Amino acid sequence: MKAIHFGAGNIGRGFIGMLLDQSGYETIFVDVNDQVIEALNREKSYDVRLAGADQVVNVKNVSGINSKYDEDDIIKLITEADLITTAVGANILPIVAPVISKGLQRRLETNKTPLNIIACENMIGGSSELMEHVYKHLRQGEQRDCDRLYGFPNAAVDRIVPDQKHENPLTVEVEPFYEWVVETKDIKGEQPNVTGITYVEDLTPYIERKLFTVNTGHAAAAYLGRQHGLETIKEAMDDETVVEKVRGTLSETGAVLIEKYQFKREDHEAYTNKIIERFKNPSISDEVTRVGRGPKRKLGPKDRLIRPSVEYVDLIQKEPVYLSGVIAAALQFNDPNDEESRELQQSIKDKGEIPTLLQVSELPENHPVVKLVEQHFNH
Ligand SMILES: NC(=O)c1ccc[n+]([C@@H]2O[C@H](COP(=O)([O-])OP(=O)(O)OC[C@H]3O[C@@H](n4cnc5c(N)ncnc54)[C@H](O)[C@@H]3O)[C@@H](O)[C@H]2O)c1
Ligand SMILES: O=P(O)(O)OC[C@@H](O)[C@@H](O)[C@H](O)[C@H](O)CO
Repeated sequence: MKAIHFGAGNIGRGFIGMLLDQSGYETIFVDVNDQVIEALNREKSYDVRLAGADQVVNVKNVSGINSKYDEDDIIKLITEADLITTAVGANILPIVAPVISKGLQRRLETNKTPLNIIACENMIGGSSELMEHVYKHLRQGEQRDCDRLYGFPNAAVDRIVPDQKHENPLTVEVEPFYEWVVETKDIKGEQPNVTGITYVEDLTPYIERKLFTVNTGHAAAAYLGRQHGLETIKEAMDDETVVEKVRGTLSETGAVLIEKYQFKREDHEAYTNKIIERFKNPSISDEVTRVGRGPKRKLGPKDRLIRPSVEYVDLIQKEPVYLSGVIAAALQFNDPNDEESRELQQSIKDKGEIPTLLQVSELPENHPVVKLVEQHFNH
């Protein structure tokens, strides 16, 4: 069985690639990183270290294609693949879409076997969004044929993999915990037989619970940590003021999730506590700049800060005091190495915090969340 995985980065190698190998797939990584692709083709294997568990998993049956130079090879591979996955980042999905559409066009002519394409990104509806980008490059008749044969099931993936450097550029250290949940309704043909995937009929509660607990909590630790001059998530979680605010933030998202999905309060509290312990893992050093990366995306209307804040106002009918504090801190996130952070800071310089917030969050000017964020700045 052949799997093509777009994005041989932290989660690609440290999570998806590892499970694909354990499930018997030969994995061909597609990336734009010359060093990683050359190393994959030279070594044909790499190590995944489980942080704090003194365990190393050797991942075999891997190779790489550089999408900067070898588009034809990717198109040909798509005609033969049994599964396609991505972990490139939400903003890169429109960039990988054209080659996927060319591959599917070619496959329609030669191979009538169904195929599933799973985007493993931190976003709601990642695979559906990838499908929209892919379909923009297809004619109507081709789209109908693709509808019959190719599925874009949505997914939620959870495993903390920090940025890191090792002597071997392929080695990756990951936390031992992982969760990969895939929605069944859009699968075409047989369910991909991947060890570690949990299949569910409705992904919504799973992706929202993950994004609005793990990622909201992570973003809170990163932005508030940065505000306090701290460099890692561990340092932020050692600071009692930050932890109190992270917990407060998760009590607000938790209230929304419990209200929407009728999770048992004790179960959700246990889930939240486990996540806070994961953030405190002393074997992992995760920089606030990685976790806070892409602040414009993270301040987007469907993402981890704005969506639960708006729902807190609508469903709980109280003020999301903690979430709005994190939104204010996100607006202050200044990392000169992060393109979105530079754009955000430039916009704030040009027109101010609140007009910038209105633009990225798509909130109306008179929304209670905007008023609360404004109060943080006034104080
Ligand atoms: N790291 C984590 O803890 C984690 C956990 C769960 C989900 N995720 C999600 O997984 C995705 C990837 O995150 P990551 O941490 O692995 O990032 P990363 O930067 O380590 O990996 C992304 C990879 O995509 C590659 N890439 C960029 N443009 C490309 C293109 N046009 N074609 C092919 N490859 C391209 C990059 O070179 C890089 O190797 C993101 O959506 C992230 O939110 C990350
Ligand atoms: O990848 P992002 O930028 O959406 O979010 C940063 C981190 O919160 C994220 O990568 C987590 O480590 C991951 O989602 C844990 O499962």
